[in-house]
Amino acid sequence: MDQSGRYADLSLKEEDLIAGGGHILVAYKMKPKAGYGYLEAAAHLAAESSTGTNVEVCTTDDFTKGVDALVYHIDEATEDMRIAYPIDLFDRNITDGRMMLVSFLTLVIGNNQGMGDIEHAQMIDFFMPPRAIQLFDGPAKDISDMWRILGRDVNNGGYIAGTIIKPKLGLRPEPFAHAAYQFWLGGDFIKNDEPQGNQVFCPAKKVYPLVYDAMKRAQDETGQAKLFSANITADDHYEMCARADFILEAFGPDADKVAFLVDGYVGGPGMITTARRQYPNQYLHYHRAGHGAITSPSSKRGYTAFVLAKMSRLQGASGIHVGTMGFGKMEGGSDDKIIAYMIERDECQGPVYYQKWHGMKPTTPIISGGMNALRLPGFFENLGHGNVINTSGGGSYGHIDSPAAGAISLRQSYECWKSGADPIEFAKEHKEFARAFESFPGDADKLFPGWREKLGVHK
Ligand SMILES: O=C(COP(=O)(O)O)[C@H](O)[C@H](O)COP(=O)(O)O
Ligand SMILES: [Mg+2]
Repeated sequence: MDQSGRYADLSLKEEDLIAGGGHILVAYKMKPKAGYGYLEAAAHLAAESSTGTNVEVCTTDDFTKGVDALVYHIDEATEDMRIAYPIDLFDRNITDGRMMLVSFLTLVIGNNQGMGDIEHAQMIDFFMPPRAIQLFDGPAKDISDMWRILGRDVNNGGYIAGTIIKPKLGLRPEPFAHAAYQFWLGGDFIKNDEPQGNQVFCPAKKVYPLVYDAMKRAQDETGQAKLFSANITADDHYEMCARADFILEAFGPDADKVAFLVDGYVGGPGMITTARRQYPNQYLHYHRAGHGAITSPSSKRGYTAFVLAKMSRLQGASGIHVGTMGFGKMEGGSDDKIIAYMIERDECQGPVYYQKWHGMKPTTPIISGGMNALRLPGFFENLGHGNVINTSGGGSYGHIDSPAAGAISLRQSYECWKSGADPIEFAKEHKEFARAFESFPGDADKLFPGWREKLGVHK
């Protein structure tokens, strides 16, 4: 059945839809299965994603038609399809009238992912009108809270040098806390690796008091504040809260230095929102492990890493991993800087839509995955700034001198880039940075050919 008479209106203008403020707009790359007309398939997708199904139903009335999603733009050659969803289609909380991300996902990227007449449909951007920005939680805490704790300028506090406890799993409580202590002697921020939580060989109730003890000793020794991002991910929200409450109690007067890490892609929006609402005083760290199943550049379905990050700001993530933009070990390219800009700025041009955030707090880009002091200068140059949290696991614990030296090498790398210095010249004056060349010789050969002669290393 061709539903384009009802679920498509190609005369609608995007600027009018944006000015009207009554619609959420979603841009997809869509291809129908062979034998289906483009507009017909697009209209069916809009029907399935809003009020309709594959046939007319006798229960539809005139009101229903007012909340139909409408295809307003198609370009078969580029596979571009854009749909306007009336804001009233989306579910609101009964407790406080707010919008919820689950409802957004269920409609705009729900059933339409398995339709028989659609070859693929991938969400590449979306636009939220001001009313929707008002109705989503947004972050409670942001990077300025971290900078304040670290005693830095709260508007431009710079690079936060972080790590991930490595090995990923397999440390018992004492060596775990020792690994944390060693890094904190040089760095600012430590996160649990995403699967670390409450393994039988490293129970939460045993390890967190030891980690806090390590934090206190590192703070005493360095005279600086230290930050820890603790993984509270759990299937059951009560379990998640039990972990969070225990951790806050364990860190006592330093609980403000604790962030909560939630595996938000595998755990889902409910887990993020529970953390956001139950613990608005803690920085909420969104780890996105698993997202590659749908956001990989090789995928033609689901949504992109850009869309994931943009949604995380609506939900209230204080920070989210955004990859390394081609400079680390995970998939990604230099163009991914648009992901960082969209989540940290108050307005920004995305791949399709210009989004204004109307003062919603920013979400920090968290840079992670195969990074080290040698790869960072190129990364900062591409991004254009260093106001990020970076967690380098291998880059710290893989430094040949010590995790503290690894941490210092990261900070020196930022200072090198910020001052515009030549990395080789800078290395001559900065020992930990210089030793990063010897620690990661494969990267050094690739990024700084001739470094051995210039730094006088003959191994
Ligand atoms: O443990 C790490 C990185 O460890 P290392 O620094 O040792 O590589 C992170 O979980 C992933 O890289 C996340 O990836 P992303 O940030 O792309 O989501
Ligand atoms: Mg990890």
